Amino acid sequence: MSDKLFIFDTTLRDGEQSPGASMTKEEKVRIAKALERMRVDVIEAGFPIASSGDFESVQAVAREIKDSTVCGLARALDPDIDRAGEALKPAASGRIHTFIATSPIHMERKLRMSPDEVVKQAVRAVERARRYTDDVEFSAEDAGRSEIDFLCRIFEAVIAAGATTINIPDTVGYNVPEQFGAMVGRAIEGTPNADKAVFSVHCHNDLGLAVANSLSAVLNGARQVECTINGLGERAGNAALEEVVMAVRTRQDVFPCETGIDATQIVPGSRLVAGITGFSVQPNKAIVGANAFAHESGIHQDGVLKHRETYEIMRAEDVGWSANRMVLGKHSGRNAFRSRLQDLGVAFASEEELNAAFQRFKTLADKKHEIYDEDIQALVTETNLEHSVNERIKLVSLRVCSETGETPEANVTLWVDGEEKRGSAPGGGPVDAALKAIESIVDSQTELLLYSVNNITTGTDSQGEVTVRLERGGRIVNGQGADTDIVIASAKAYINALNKVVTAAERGHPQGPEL
Ligand SMILES: CC(=O)SCCNC(=O)CCNC(=O)[C@H](O)C(C)(C)COP(=O)(O)OP(=O)(O)OC[C@H]1O[C@@H](n2cnc3c(N)ncnc32)[C@H](O)[C@@H]1OP(=O)(O)O
Ligand SMILES: CC(C)C(=O)C(=O)O
Repeated sequence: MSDKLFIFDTTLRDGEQSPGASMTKEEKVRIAKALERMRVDVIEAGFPIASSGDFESVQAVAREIKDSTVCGLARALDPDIDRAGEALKPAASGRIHTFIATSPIHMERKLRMSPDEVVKQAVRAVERARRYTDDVEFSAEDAGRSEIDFLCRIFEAVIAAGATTINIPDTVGYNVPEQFGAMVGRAIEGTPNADKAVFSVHCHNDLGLAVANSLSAVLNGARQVECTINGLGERAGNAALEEVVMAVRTRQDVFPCETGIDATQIVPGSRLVAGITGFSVQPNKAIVGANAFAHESGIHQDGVLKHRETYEIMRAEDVGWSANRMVLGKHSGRNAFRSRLQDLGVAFASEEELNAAFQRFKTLADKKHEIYDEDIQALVTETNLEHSVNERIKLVSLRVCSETGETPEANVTLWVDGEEKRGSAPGGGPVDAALKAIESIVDSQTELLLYSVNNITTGTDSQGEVTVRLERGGRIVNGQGADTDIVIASAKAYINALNKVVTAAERGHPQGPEL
């Protein structure tokens, strides 16, 4: 049977140490509940001595959370430990996490204490914490730059004093995987009473190695990993929970342990943390980035469509995404294009028609980053209408009055099937008035899905290119129009789209407008 790997989340404590990521008590409780749903084993909710706000947050989380252990951080000082013990009183299961630095540089230059004094203070802190709870964690801060014999000495002493978890932090992100893993292995081996505690690691990401170091430690006997959602944390952050959990789960052939995490809660949790902290997730971030399960390249799309595992080592749904995403863009191929058309219920009479639509799609993709379903639907209609749009409606003239404080009014003259027709309408703005004036003549019963304007050139005399997207009876068309006068460009685009709707109707689409 595989060992349990405990997941200790410190988003609310170390994560909050990211400059700019402070959270309110209510926000911390919301995140803690998300972590509980994820079935995180330990939630480090804060550092109670740091402020009354932090104390109250730890207390509130302790009150609300029932299924995960709630932890509070404390220096190896009596007042810190008492404050943490007090904050954790309401917890169904509470842990005090006390720490003191063990590296020569920290002991000499920061604490100004001798190694003997550090051991004595660590033991005293653990003993005091045990007055409040049986669940006491001891961290050797800057263990990554500490001497192994000293680590073994202090670990033996604190375990004897009652520590049940021993944490080995790479506080400054200095370690590299092979060496860190070996160090953790030696620490476990060299601590005579190591079997009485769970060994843990807490890695920082200064060299981008936090997850790799944590996993290397797991391979060398660590059975708790401290991590944060989205890798939030002091400086470059901590090991990302989602990466650690999914690496262990995906590579069960490598790791001799399993977490109890409900991975489907990972993406919702990531979004919640990003939303609350304002630290957005980069699109190419593993597991939780928007592109983590997106495929745009034709060769990859083709492979995934034929057999998902050709290019996916995890299932998007397993970490809380709705499904993998085929992004249609300029790198996509015919197979992905055909598959999307099938999803949209579009069938082509011949391979030639499909090829023509695909060529149009590639031309569009050169101009646009991502192609949406509506773009494809419009493109398909246009492929069917190629070279044959019947210009039954033509713009003869357009006049729009627009004045400060007055409602704009448009007067339009159109040729409709060779007959001159006039219309007028007020509108919310000059473009709105112009399109309403056109509708007062044609009554197309279409729905406007999109209106967008781009400058073709720069400067106030530049041409504006307007795109109008209309829908009628399930058929979608795009109309384009260009002019230095943006209102006229809009009218041209609208009429262009209407002519496509009419032509589509003539081609046997029964709902086409009678003009
Ligand atoms: C690696 C980590 O992430 S550790 C956690 C880091 N997080 C934080 O520091 C956030 C919260 N911190 C705070 O709010 C404050 O720093 C407090 C409340 C903890 C302490 O504030 P102050 O009393 O004003 O002390 P200050 O922060 O200036 O200095 C830290 C003091 O603690 C001492 N100290 C640091 N770590 C420890 C420790 N683990 N055990 C005992 N003493 C320690 C330092 O030597 C220094 O002592 P000195 O004042 O005698 O020189
Ligand atoms: C308190 C300890 C675990 C810590 O945050 C660190 O060393 O980075």
